[in-house]
Amino acid sequence: MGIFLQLALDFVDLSRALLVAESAMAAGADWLEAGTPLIKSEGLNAVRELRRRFPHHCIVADMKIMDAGRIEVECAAKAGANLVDVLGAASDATIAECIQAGKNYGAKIVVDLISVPDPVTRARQVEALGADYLTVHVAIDDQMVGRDPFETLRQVSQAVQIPVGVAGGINSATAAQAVASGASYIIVGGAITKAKNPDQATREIRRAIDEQVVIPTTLFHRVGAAHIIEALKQVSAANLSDALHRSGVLPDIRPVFAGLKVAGRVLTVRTYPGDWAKPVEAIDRAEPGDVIVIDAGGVGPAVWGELATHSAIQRHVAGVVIHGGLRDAGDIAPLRFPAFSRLVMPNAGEPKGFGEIGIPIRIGQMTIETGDWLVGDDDGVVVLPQKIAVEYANRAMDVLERENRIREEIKSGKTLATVTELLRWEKKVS
Ligand SMILES: O=C(CO)[C@H](O)[C@H](O)COP(=O)(O)O
Repeated sequence: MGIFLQLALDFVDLSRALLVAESAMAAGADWLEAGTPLIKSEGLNAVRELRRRFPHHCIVADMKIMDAGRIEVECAAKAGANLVDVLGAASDATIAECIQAGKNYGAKIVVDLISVPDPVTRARQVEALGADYLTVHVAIDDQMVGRDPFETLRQVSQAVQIPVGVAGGINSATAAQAVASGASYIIVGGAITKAKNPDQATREIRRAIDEQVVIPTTLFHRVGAAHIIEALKQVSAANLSDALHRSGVLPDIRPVFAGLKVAGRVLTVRTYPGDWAKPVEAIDRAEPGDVIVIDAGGVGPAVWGELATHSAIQRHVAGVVIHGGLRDAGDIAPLRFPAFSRLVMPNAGEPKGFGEIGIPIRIGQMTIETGDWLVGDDDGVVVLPQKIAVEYANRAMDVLERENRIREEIKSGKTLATVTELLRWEKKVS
C-alpha cells in the first residue's frame, strides 16, 4: 500500500480553501481534510462542499472531538466525511461513542494524539477500543518552539497494528523522514496551504514521499535555538512585529539609510549623552553578527560616526541602533552599514567613559538585554527578547509564509479585501 498524502485545509474562508484544494488534489494529494479552523468558521457546510466538489476523494473532518462523540460523528458523516477525528485526550467513553457512531453512519474514526502525555500507552488503549486510525500530531503552537513528531511516530507505529499517520509541520524536506518513521498517511497543512504555488508544493511533497528524498526548503520549517538568525534573516520588521502581537517596536528610532536590513543578536551599551567611549569600545567586545544597541538617553551629541562604522565593519558587526545621535551620514552611506538612530547631527561629544557595555537598557517602554535579537529595516526596529526568541522567530516565519500566499492570490486578480473577506472579518465593535 502506498503512503497517503492528506491535505489539511486550515483556512477560515471556504473560497480560499477550495482554491488550494483544486490545485493540490490535481497535483497528487489523496485525502482532503476540512481543517478545524475551517469547520469552526464555516461549519459542516465546508465538509458538504468538499464532498460535492471532490465526490471520489476521501474527505476527513478534523472535528477534534472532545465530548458528545455520537452526535458530532453523526453530523460529520452525514455531511459527507469518510474519516472523522476525535482527540486522544477525550475520555474512553467519548472515543467509544465515536467508534460506535462511525460504524452506524459509515465513517472511520481517527484518534488524534495531539498533546497526549503518554502517546504510546494511549495509542494501545484506543486501538483496543476499536479506533481505525491514529495520528501522531505536534500542534502548530508546539511546532513554534521547535518540536517535531518523528520519535513519537516511530514509537507509536511500532506499538500498534492499525495505520498511524503524522501531522505537525511536515514539508518536502521532512516527508521522507515521516515515511521512514512509520507513517501510513502524511498530513500536510501549511507547506501546501501557504505555498506560493500549491500545485508545485504538492508535487514536491508527493515526490519526497514516493521516492524517499529530501527536497530542501527554506520556508515551512521551524528553527531551534542554534538557527534563530536563519529565520530572522528572512523576515521583515513588520513580520516580526505582527508575530509579537504588534509589539516589540523601538519608538522614534528610524533607519538612517534606506534599503538596508539588519537581523542579529543584540549587544547593549549604555552611555552618557555624547559620550562615544563605550559605544566604540563595544565594537571590540562584539561577536561577528552582533548588532550594537546604544542608549544615549535619546539626545545628542552624536555617539557614532564614520570611523566607528569602519571599525564595526572590520569586526563584522551587523549594524547599530542608537537611542541618541549619529553623524557622518554621507560618509557612512556608501559603506552600506545598517544604522538606525533617533537623531542625525554633525556634532560629536567627548569620550569620557561613562556607562557600561552588556547591561540591560531601556528605550521607551522596552527593556533590551544583551542576547536579545532584533530585526531592522526601512520600517524601523523590532526587538525580540531572548527567552521567547525561538518561538517568535518561527511565528514571524509563519506570518511571512501566510503573506506570501495572500500576495499570490492578489496577483491573480483579486483585491486584498476580497482575499481576506475583510467585510466578514472586520472586528465588530460592541
Ligand atoms: O490539525 C492541524 C492543527 O491542529 C493541522 O491541520 C496539522 O497540524 C497540519 O498542518 P501543518 O502541516 O501546518 O502542521
